[in-house]
Amino acid sequence: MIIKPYLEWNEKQKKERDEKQAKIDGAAYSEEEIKQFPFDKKTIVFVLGGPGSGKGTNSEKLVDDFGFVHLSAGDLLRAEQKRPVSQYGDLIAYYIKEGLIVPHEITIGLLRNAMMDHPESDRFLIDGFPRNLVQAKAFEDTVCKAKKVLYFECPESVLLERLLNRGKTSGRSDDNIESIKKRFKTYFNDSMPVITEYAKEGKVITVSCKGTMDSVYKNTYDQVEQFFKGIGQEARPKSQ
Ligand SMILES: Nc1ncnc2c1ncn2[C@@H]1O[C@H](COP(=O)(O)OP(=O)(O)O)[C@@H](O)[C@H]1O
Ligand SMILES: O=c1ccn([C@@H]2O[C@H](COP(=O)(O)OP(=O)(O)O)[C@@H](O)[C@H]2O)c(=O)[nH]1
Repeated sequence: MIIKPYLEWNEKQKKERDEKQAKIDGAAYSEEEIKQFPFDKKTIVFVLGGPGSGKGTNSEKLVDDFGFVHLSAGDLLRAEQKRPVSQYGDLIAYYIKEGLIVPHEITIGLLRNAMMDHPESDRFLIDGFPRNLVQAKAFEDTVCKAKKVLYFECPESVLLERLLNRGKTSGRSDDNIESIKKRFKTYFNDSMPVITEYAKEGKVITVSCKGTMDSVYKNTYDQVEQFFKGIGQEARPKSQ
């Protein structure tokens, strides 16, 4: 029968089309795969603090000492923006330059995919997310709850100085004074309430961003080590 090969071919075409569309939509995994992934068995720590407070700098060091996978929501959005077939490229570029919060469905989709890209890992640092209460609730409802929130406390004057300095080499569209002012507004209006809410749940670890990079990280390390000890776990240095 000639019809069977045709049906098979048609089915294959459809599958390829669906897979391509799924990649464009940012949904790299099927609904079934998402349902099966053990998100609630993972130790997720959100890393929060104003723009330029040291989230990225300290997260990178925690990767080396505790075996975290570091997922920066901003980096994931910038990568998605650059993906030639992304349908969200222009939207993300606009939101970032204006210091606004990208619709959470996009960011959560990217974070979920990125977690699923590391099935071997049980520790995740989610840096720069959630940036408002709606995002926080949506993540908890559709992915899982974070165990802790690492909060880098930093005065606005220090943030400004660091961002302007970073802007000399970062090449980022938002490390300029106009975008920085907008980011600060979003941070104080929308993101600070997230920290206040998690503090009520007793989840916040506060680290002052003042001091040298080494002293800030020492404080960060000690507090994260304390947290792991509290749940019967240890540091996991890469060198060992
Ligand atoms: N303790 C520190 N002292 C001085 N500069 C710092 C310190 N921590 C980070 N920086 C610098 O400040 C800038 C912002 O840090 P970064 O980690 O990129 O912040 P975030 O990820 O919160 O935006 C970077 O240029 C970084 O090198
Ligand atoms: O969950 C997120 C994280 C980041 N952003 C956007 O990405 C920008 C840069 O965020 P990032 O965390 O990279 O840098 P920071 O401003 O903290 O230095 C933000 O101003 C937002 O426009 C967003 O919309 N949602």
